[in-house]
Amino acid sequence: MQQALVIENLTKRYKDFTLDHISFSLPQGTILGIIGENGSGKSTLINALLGLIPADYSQLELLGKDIAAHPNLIKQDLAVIFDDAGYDENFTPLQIGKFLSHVYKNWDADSYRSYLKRFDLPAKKRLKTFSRGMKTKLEFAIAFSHSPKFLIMDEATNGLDPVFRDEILDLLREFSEEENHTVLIASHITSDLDKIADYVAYIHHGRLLFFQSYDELQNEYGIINCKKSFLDNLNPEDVVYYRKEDYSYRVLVKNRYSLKQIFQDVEIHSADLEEIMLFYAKGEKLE
Ligand SMILES: Nc1ncnc2c1ncn2[C@@H]1O[C@H](COP(=O)(O)OP(=O)(O)OP(=O)(O)O)[C@@H](O)[C@H]1O
Repeated sequence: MQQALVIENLTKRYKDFTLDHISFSLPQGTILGIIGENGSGKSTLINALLGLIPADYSQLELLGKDIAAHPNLIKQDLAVIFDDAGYDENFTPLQIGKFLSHVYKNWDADSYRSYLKRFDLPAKKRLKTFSRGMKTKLEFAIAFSHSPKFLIMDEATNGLDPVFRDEILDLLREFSEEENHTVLIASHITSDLDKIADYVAYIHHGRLLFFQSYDELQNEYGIINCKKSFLDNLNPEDVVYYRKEDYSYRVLVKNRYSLKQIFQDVEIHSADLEEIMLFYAKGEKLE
């Protein structure tokens, strides 16, 4: 399978923070969700891989090309949606479309017009009259109108209402299924990623805690609610983290299906991304 993104030993040092030797490869045609607490290094990773900030690495390839050597070639095939697009507030979507038709060789004016309509965006009003969510919608209209092969989003869906977010998730799913398009989304809305991510990268204090396929995560991890005596009898190798609750213990276990064979009467729930994050961030290890 061809890789859309190859990152090896990506390191960025700030005075009080280090993004520390991040390595992973993302296959083409998949959706990657990047999760992590505030300040964990998600935006730093995205900015570094886009070449927006200098960083050290042993390999960095986007769509099979060395990013530093082909910045302009890659830009044509790339759509990036940040929290704030930074377009001039005095422009209208129509004017922005005209400008972008000169920037992107694959610009599709009809498709842009139809996305503006579909997303309920007035083509002739200045951006300064738009709400934050409307500006984000405009960015999606732009992204889907120049046929990118790789879409990168950093906290892009945070200001969107649940109905439009759901529409965007459908569009992203369609986009990734078509012609091997790849999507990378850094988001705090883990429930969205539960719905669409094929892979998950968890960044914690600048380090990559795991990069795994969503199916593997679901098959591997499980949650057991139990008493202390049950927790004490578990093999520490099967216990990832545990959390003490008011009257019981909540345990994130590995090897969910083998444990189920041993403890047939015990319910082992599947774990969603929010629960996995909370265990990693706040859970305790068995000694
Ligand atoms: N220009 C900079 N100079 C110094 N430190 C920086 C700079 N940019 C980011 N940092 C630090 O790098 C760390 C990671 O920040 P980053 O924005 O990558 O986190 P994040 O995971 O995207 O956070 P959030 O979820 O809050 O958006 C933070 O401690 C931040 O203070």
